[in-house]
Amino acid sequence: MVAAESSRRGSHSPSPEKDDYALPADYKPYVPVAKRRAQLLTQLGKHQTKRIKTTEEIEAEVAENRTAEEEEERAREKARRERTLFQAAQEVKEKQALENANKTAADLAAEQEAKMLAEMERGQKKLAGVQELAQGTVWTESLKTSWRPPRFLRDMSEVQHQEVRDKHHIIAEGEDIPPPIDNFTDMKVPKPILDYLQAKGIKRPTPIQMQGIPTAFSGRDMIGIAFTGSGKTLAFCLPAIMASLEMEARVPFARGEGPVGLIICPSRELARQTYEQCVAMGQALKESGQYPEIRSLLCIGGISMADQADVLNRGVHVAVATPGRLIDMLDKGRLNANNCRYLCMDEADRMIDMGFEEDVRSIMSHFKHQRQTLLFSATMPRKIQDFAAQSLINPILVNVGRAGAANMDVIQEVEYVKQEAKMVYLLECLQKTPPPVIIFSDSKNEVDGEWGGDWRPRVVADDSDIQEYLLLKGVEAVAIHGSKTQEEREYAIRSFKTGAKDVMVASGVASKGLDFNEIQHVIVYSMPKEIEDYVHEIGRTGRSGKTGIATTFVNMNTSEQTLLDLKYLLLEAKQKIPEFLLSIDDPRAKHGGALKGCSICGGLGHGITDCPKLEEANRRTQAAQLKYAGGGY
Ligand SMILES: Nc1ncnc2c1ncn2[C@@H]1O[C@H](COP(=O)(O)OP(=O)(O)OP(=O)(O)O)[C@@H](O)[C@H]1O
Repeated sequence: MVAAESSRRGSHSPSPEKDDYALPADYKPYVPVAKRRAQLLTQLGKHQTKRIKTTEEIEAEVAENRTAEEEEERAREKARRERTLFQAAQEVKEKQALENANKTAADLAAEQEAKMLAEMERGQKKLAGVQELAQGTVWTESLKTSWRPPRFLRDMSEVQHQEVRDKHHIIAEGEDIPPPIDNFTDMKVPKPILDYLQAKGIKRPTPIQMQGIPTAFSGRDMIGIAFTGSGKTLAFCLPAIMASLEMEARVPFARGEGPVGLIICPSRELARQTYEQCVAMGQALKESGQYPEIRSLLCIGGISMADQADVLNRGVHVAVATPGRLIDMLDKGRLNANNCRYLCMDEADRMIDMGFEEDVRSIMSHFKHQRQTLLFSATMPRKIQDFAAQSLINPILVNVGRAGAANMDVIQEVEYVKQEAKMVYLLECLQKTPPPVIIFSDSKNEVDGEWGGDWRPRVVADDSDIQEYLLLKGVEAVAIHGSKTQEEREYAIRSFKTGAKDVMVASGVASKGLDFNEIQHVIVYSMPKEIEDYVHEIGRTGRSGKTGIATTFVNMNTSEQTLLDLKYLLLEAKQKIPEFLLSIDDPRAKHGGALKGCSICGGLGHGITDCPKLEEANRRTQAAQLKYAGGGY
């Protein structure tokens, strides 16, 4: 300390040998105390304005910075995602466009059809009684019957049964299909009925009977499809009689009991014809003296039930009915379905067709027990087949030929006849074959009111005109159409059937399923819009294996779509195609479209997107909606 003091002091003392006024290198000027204090205060003041932040403030600042960063990141992510979604949508679109470009128009149409069908099916209720639907009653087992095929048939292999089916062009689908039987004796049909059939010229079963009767006798639900005039009526009437016989043998029927079998038909005329067949078989059993009496009842509008009081009083075995009258009788308790176990619908597609399902459900609501359900028709579009199959129990589908195909025994001649020339040409046409001849005129709209039993359509000018013209020309003609009374219609059918009258003018719907003897010629005076109706109309000839002719008039009034349906039907039946039909272009054929038939109406010339039947149904629905929307003024 002393040394340092002396050296510092020494360095500040001027030296005479060196420059007395030069400052040393480490010279620091002297700052007076007051100034030093002021400087210190100034410095301290600066520190005071730059205050130290608290921990909370620092955390808040950090958090704020983080939120801002996250916000930024989120925005960046959103933009990224949006872009990806957009890109994905774009990619899907591009992929779809590429796929569509590879698809044919037919593929696209098929896709659209599938979508439309799925849409239609959504919410469609099963065919079952209201209570069954509400309670969710589901039958899983077919009805049990005592009938068995003969031992030798049971011992045969499935391959052998299939050979028989193939030989007769029978297609049977389902589980445990009973064997086809090619004679009535092996079906164990009672002798008096065999004799009755023989007397009618019915010696061997037709293909639909070979497979259909054993199926029905076994208690199985079935859908039977076979061309017009192929003997479907016997295939469902005989099982109804046999089921009744079995029940009657156990406990005889008394007043208020029955029916066992219920057959529903879409028109009064068809119901009467079917009823007559049941009565004839019941009569044959009764007359033999070996079997109990089987009583049938006809339940149609326009007839008095008092006439059948005897049957009602002694118990009914088989009731043949139109829906309207049947619902009425069931609702009023004049008939009950308590013992009913066999339900058949003839021309079933028409019954299940758009708009009529509710009537069928309403009938089914009266059943107390499980039933066996059978549906028959010559035309049964796929949509109706599928829907019906869902409602049946383990059903068997028996098909003879394509559903909706024309009877191959009918020679179809299609002629272009101008509207104004039709009447005159009709006379000429009548000369083609000897009578009886049936003439159909398209009066579809006029017979709209037919369903529901009490058929009171509006006046059909066309039919009346034709009949009047023929009468004027000396032709013995009768007519059945809506402006005629029930008696007039019955008289017309009777006199035509017995041969007292040569020509019958009819509306298409009224004549569905009617079986007239020996009709060699059907004239389709105006082509119906729906090809199914045409198939039924020309099917009044060429029945039970005989050949017949159908002449059809078409002209500018016939829609191109109908003409296309007709063209393909003729092609399928290997008929001659007139030049004007050949020249009609089929837009689908251009695109290589497969002809599988419209699912709604079975027509081969269009798909469901342009189905005339669907159009008509939609038109009706809209009209009904407008009516209700109008409110009851
Ligand atoms: N096995 C048979 N052999 C000969 N004729 C038969 C046979 N079965 C029925 N028939 C007769 O064939 C004709 C047509 O029968 P049916 O009326 O049952 O035909 P369908 O198939 O119901 O026709 P549609 O579809 O037009 O109603 C009737 O006259 C009937 O008597």
